[in-house]
Amino acid sequence: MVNIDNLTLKYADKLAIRQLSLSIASGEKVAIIGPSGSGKSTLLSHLYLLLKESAAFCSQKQGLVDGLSTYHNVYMGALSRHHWSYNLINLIAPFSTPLAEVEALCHQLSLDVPMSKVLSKLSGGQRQRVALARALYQQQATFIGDEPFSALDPLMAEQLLTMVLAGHSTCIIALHDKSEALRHFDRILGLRDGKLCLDITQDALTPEVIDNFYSPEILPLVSNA
Ligand SMILES: Nc1ncnc2c1ncn2[C@@H]1O[C@H](COP(=O)(O)OP(=O)(O)OP(=O)(O)O)[C@@H](O)[C@H]1O
Repeated sequence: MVNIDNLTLKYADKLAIRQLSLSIASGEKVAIIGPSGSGKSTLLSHLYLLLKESAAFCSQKQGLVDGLSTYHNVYMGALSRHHWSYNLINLIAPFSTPLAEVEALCHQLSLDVPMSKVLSKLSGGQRQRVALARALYQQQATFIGDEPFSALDPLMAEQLLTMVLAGHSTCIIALHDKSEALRHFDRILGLRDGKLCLDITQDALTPEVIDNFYSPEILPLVSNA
C-alpha cells in the first residue's frame, strides 16, 4: 500500500527522519512507538501525504475550530463527500440525517454533549474525542492517528482503540502506551532519533524487546518483518 525508500526529512537544519525505509501493506494494523521527539508525528504526516486519498488523519494538532459547534467540527470530516452548496446550507441549518449520524457517532465515543455546544467549552478529553469523531466520520479505509487517545483514561482509551481498529482495514497509530495497547496491533515500529530501530510482528513482542528499545544504548535495527 505504501513504500518509503531511504526517506530523510528535516525542519530547517533539524533532521527529524533519517534514511528510513519502510513498507506497509493494506490490512496491517501498525503501532508506532518512540520517545518524545523521535519523529513519530513527522513520519505520520508524511504517510498521510502519501495516502491522502484513502486515509483519515487524527493529528495531535487536531485542527478543530473553537468558535464552531461540536456538530460542525465533526461534520467537517464529511465536507469532501458533499457538494459545497449542501455543506453551506448544512452549516447554517443542519440537515437531520447528518445531525443524527454525528450524534450517534459521538455517543459511541461516550461524547454525550449537546451537538450545539461550542468547542471552546469542551474539556481536553472531549476535544480529543471530537477530533477522533471527525476522523471517523471521513469513513476512509485507512486510519492514521497521532496519539489520538492520549487525553483519555486508560479504559476509554482501550475501548476507543478497539473501535478504531475494528472500523478500518488499515491502521497506523502512534501511541504513548508502551505495552498494554500494543497487543492489539499486528506490527510495532519503533523510532529513535528519527531512525527506525524496531520493526517486529506481534508474536515477537515481549517486555524485554520493549525495555531494550527504550534503553539508553544505541541499538541496531531489531526486525523480523
Ligand atoms: N515545526 C518544527 N520545526 C522545527 N523542528 C521540529 C518541528 N516539528 C518537529 N520538530 C523536531 O523534529 C523532531 C521530531 O519531532 P516529532 O514531532 O516528529 O517527534 P514525535 O516523536 O512525534 O514527538 P512527540 O512524541 O513529543 O509528539 C524533534 O526533534 C522536534 O523537535
